Amino acid sequence: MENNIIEATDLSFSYDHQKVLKNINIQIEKNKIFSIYGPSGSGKTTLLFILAELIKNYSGKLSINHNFKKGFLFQKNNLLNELTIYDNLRISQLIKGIDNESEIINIMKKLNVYRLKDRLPNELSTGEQQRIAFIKNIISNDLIFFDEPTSSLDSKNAEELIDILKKYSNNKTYVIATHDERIKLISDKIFYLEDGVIL
Ligand SMILES: Nc1ncnc2c1ncn2[C@@H]1O[C@H](COP(=O)(O)OP(=O)(O)OP(=O)(O)O)[C@@H](O)[C@H]1O
Repeated sequence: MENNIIEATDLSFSYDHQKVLKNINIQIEKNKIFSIYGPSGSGKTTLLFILAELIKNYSGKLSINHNFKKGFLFQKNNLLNELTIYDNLRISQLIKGIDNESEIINIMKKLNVYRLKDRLPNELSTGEQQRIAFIKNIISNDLIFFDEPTSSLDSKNAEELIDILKKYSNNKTYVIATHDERIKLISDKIFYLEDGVIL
């Protein structure tokens, strides 16, 4: 494994009788940005979920280095609605055994969301929620899976989020399922998926 966090060998997956991933062979190396790119229905989300170990009944081999703290940024933002923004961020660190309040405050200030710290998640715009969900991930993980992170954002918010992803990518590994052309530009490696096959 050495530099690889994830190695998929001959990975296939079917929903009922429909084969949606066909003999996938890929490696995810540490500290790089990977995107899984392809048209709607090509299997991007399914592959992402398998790599993230959220779907288990695949065939083939998946080797994973479990020394990395992993997080997920999905279209639904996973913030706890009963807690303030600040407490959401704080709890995500504490759950992972990290105690670094100044990091939370610094990154919130840098991303211009510190003023939102005492609000509840549903009092934020979609773009603001996405930024907070990103902060939540980046402060507590080193391997992060993203499912279409820009798809519910307008162009300005999407570009802002992509800038932020890039800016905070040092010492992080991202795996991003997307059909957003702009994410290709910040990726170190792009897996093109078409009809369940890596091209
Ligand atoms: N839970 C499910 N049960 C049955 N079939 C499914 C299920 N989820 C997805 N599929 C089918 O598997 C194929 C791949 O879906 P997947 O969501 O992985 O594609 P995608 O590339 O992420 O698409 P999109 O860009 O539209 O999100 C599609 O044909 C889809 O209809």
